[in-house]
Amino acid sequence: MTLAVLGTGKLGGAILRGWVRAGLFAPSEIALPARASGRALAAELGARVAGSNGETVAGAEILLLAVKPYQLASVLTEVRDQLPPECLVLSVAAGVSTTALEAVLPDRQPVLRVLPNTPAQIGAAASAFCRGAAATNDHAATVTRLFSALGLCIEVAESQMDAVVGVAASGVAFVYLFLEALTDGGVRMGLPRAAARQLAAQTLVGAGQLALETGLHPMELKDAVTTPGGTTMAGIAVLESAAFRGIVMEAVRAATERSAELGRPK
Ligand SMILES: NC(=O)C1=CN([C@@H]2O[C@H](COP(=O)(O)OP(=O)(O)OC[C@H]3O[C@@H](n4cnc5c(N)ncnc54)[C@H](OP(=O)(O)O)[C@@H]3O)[C@@H](O)[C@H]2O)C=CC1
Ligand SMILES: O=C(O)[C@@H]1CCC=N1
Repeated sequence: MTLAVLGTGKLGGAILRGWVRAGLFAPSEIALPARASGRALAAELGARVAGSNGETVAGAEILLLAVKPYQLASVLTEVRDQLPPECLVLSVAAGVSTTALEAVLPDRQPVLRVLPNTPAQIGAAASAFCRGAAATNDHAATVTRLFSALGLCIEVAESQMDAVVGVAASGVAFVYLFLEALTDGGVRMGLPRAAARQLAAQTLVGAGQLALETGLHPMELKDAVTTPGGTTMAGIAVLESAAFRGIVMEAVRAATERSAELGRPK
C-alpha cells in the first residue's frame, strides 16, 4: 500500500521506523514532504521525497498525520484537493477529534484517530484508536494490523482518547521519570551508573511483562515481593508517605485534561 506521511518529527519518525522495520511498507511505497525533517527521514529509510504537502498525498492509500494539533486543520486544508477520496486518513494528534478532522475534509473521507507512544519504533508501543463517521470495519482492521505490528493496539470510544494520552502517550514519559529516579537511587546507594540503569530498565520491562502475561492485579504482584518486616515494605512505606499513587493519578488527570484542551477551538 502507498503511504504518505505529513509530520516527520518524533512520533511520525518513530511510527515510520517501526513500520519499515516490521516490513509493512517498502521504502519505495512511502512519500515524505520536501522539508528538512522529511528529507532526513527519507534518507534514513530510503523513502521518496515527494515535494509539497499536496504532492506528498497525491496517490496515497493511507495518509499518516503527525503534525502538532494546532497545525492539523491548515495542513488538511492545504492538501484536501489532492487527497484521493478513498485515502484512509490516520491522525495521531492529541486532542483533535474525528469530527474536527472531518469538518475540513471532503464528505465521507475515512478518518481514524490513533494514539501510539514512542516505543512504537521498537515494536513495543501501547496504542489505542477510534473511528470517524466514514470508517468501516475494514479500515479498523487495517489500523489494527498496522499498529499491532508496533506493539499493543486496542479500540476505544472516542470519548476515552484523552485518557489514553494520559495513561500511554504521555504516560511513557512519566515512566521515564521513574526510571531516572530508580537509577539515581541505585547510584546514590553505590551502584555504578551503567549497572543501575540496566537493572532499573529491565525491572520496568519485566514488571510490565509479568503483569501482561499473568493478568494478575498489580497488588497481587506487589504482595509476592513483600516479605513481612522486609526490605520492600520499608521502601513502599516511603513512597506512600509521599502519596506516590495519588501523584501519579494526578499526572494522568493533568495530561488527559490538557489533551482535551488542545482539541478545543481557541
Ligand atoms: N511525541 C509523542 O510521543 C506523541 C505525539 N503525539 C502527537 O503527534 C503529533 C506530533 O508530535 P511530535 O512528533 O512530538 O512533534 P514534532 O514537533 O516532533 O513533529 C512535528 C512534525 O510536523 C512537521 N510539520 C510542521 N509543520 C508542517 C507542515 N505545515 N507541513 C508538514 N509537516 C509539518 C514538522 O516538520 P519540521 O521539523 O521539518 O518543521 C515535524 O516533523 C502531535 O500532534 C502530538 O499530539 C501523540 C502521541 C504521542
Ligand atoms: O506532549 C504532548 O503533547 C504529546 C501528545 C502525547 C505525547 N506527547
